[in-house]
Amino acid sequence: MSAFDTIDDLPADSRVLVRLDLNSPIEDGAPQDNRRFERHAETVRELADAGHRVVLMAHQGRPGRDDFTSLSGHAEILADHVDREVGFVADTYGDEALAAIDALGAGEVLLLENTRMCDDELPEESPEEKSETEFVQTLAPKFDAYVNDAYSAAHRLHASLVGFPLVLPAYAGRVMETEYEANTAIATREFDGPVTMVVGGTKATDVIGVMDALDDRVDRFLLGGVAGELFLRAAGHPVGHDVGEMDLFDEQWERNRELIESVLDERGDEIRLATDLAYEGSDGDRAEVAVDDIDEKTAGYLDVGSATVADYEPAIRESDAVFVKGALGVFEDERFADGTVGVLEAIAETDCFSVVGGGDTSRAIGMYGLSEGDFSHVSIAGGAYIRALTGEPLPAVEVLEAAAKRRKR
Ligand SMILES: Nc1ncnc2c1ncn2[C@@H]1O[C@H](COP(=O)(O)OP(=O)(O)O)[C@@H](O)[C@H]1O
Ligand SMILES: O=C(OP(=O)(O)O)[C@H](O)COP(=O)(O)O
Repeated sequence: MSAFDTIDDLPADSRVLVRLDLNSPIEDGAPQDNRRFERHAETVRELADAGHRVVLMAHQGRPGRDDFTSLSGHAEILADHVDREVGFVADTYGDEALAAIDALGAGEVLLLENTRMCDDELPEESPEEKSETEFVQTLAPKFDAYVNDAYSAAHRLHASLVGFPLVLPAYAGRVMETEYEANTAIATREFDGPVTMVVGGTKATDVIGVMDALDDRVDRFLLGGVAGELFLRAAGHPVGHDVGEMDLFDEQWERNRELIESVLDERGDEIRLATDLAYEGSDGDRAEVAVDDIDEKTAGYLDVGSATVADYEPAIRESDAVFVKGALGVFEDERFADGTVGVLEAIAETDCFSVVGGGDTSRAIGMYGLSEGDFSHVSIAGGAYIRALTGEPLPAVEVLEAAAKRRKR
């Protein structure tokens, strides 16, 4: 059982500030609908139906990246799921935002601009420091309560996640409750047979430390995506670096190099790396190359190759539990979906306990005709869920728990 208060405990007619995680894939500048909208809509609808004034905060992407956009499109998608109007103001805590908050009536919903457009949001600092920022100090007096529904961002020490619970009564939303309970229960589950973790995606920094910490819980790791290429680099192959405009590898390599090398050194027997990779050939079709035949990386590798999929599938079929974090390739493009879909299909056909996590990766299930029912748990959290597997606390959950303790005193 969780030790935080939930929206069942909110006083009537509250002015609530709610943190959601609507971080989504962006295509041609527009957010793509995904499970996060559908799941958070439940919390928003419940709060609005109860007559609270509901102001929402969320983030999108990271400054400097292509996916760093305004949330105006998110408000429209969310409105469809909540089935009521969701207002939007292109401001985080300035005069425009404060005026829109003041104008809100009972049962109305307003989404503020991307929290990461505000300088106080991102630098990772203690909850105390975050609670003293101008962002938190300006917004908090406008509200009676703070609700955190963003379990999938709970591993970040950002102002909108850890600052407000120190200055406002704080509660958990429905997604926070259900994800916390499911992921905490999974973390303590024991398995008789082999436990496999499929590691891919772009956020290698989030997964490499966790791989190290999952020492006695995971028997083998099947790698792909950016993390997979960084491990191939550590193993001496001329891949795992940026080419052209790319900004995925070099910074993460510098940051994690020592850890990758030590994980490979100490746990090499448990780590399976791609033996071939896929890329876009000169005719625009999928082309593949054996890793041993690569002399120089000249363009991006966008998926693991077919020999790798054939190697990974049996490993999954003989597992008692499989955890997936991150896609093995750019599955949004059908030409590069084989690795991700091959792995998901093998899991779906096997009677193992399975968890698929990540806002992007869980999207592949619907895109390629798989059914959510074929997996034991599909989490909208990626980094937060694998961190929970290690038993390590999530800072944004800890501050909710501390707030509940203070209230009970
Ligand atoms: N080799 C690759 N190069 C670039 N992007 C990749 C590669 N492999 C996977 N991806 C991308 O990783 C994304 C998922 O990354 P990430 O954010 O780490 O996972 P999640 O959102 O599932 O937690 C997918 O959208 C996919 O396009
Ligand atoms: O999408 C998220 O994490 P995930 O990709 O691990 O699921 C969260 O919104 C956190 O975003 P961030 O990794 O840019 O801090």
